[in-house]
Amino acid sequence: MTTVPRPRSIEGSAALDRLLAEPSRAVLAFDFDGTLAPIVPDPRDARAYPGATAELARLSSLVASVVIITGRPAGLAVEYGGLDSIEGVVVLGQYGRERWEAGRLDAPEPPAGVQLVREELPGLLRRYDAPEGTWIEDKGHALAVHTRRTPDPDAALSLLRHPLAALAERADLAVEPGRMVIELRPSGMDKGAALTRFTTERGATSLLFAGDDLGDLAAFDAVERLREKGVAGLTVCSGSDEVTALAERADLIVDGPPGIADLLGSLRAALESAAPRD
Ligand SMILES: O=P(O)(O)OC[C@H]1O[C@H](O[C@H]2O[C@H](CO)[C@@H](O)[C@H](O)[C@H]2O)[C@H](O)[C@@H](O)[C@@H]1O
Repeated sequence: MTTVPRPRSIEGSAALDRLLAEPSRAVLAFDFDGTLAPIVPDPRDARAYPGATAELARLSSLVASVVIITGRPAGLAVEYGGLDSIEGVVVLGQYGRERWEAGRLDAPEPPAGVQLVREELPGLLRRYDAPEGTWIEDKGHALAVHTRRTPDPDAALSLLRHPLAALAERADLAVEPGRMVIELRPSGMDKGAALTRFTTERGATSLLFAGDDLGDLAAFDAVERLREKGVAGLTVCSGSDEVTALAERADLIVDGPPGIADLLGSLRAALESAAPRD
């Protein structure tokens, strides 16, 4: 049987102990792309790593709550991850603006600036001679400009960074940089606020959050603040060569989505072996 890997920090280690000792009050929170799902060239092809959803489903019956907090529209994450097979799972989409639960989706109307960006973005990309392969993802509440499929994704991001920031400012939207992507999205909500609200709502005494990208740093911040309020928090980095900022801060680093799937399996095995038998 695989043992649960030991976090490198005292706080992370204490949080893992609390989680294993009192799972009925533990929240397990995960980002989707790059954490549960491997990064792929076309965002429409992203799917959960084999076995990850099944492990989450088993974990869901052993802990207080499993929640997915993603920049994706919640419905799309549910579809790509097969998340509707997980009893009781909650999906907070669009950085927490949307909430999907038991097949029901709640979301406020997108602000007017989203439509302005929708209208102006194609012209902006033409004016700046965005390279072949630059792709606009319209998420309804936000628009993302992807460069992963261009010949030089970093150069394409550098070319577009300032014009996109200027457009975001005119539209009164926030700029969210990510892995070979810049998103223009409504401000006022981030993964940290979403995680704090959910953890408080569930009355959790311990919390694990796993992510891979810059947008997940707000959730890492939230875990640290929740610790001050007595919630034992464990941050996990789904490691990659593309983003190093999370690895510098995480209590535990695993090797991308395959490492996350292994972690889920080891947590599940530890909790099952500790659970009272009928
Ligand atoms: O919060 P997340 O669940 O991590 O979502 C963040 C963004 O992920 C997606 O883009 C990323 O994954 C794609 C598929 O692997 C990849 O092609 C792209 O380069 C990555 O940036 C998604 O398309 C965005 O809408 C999400 O906000």
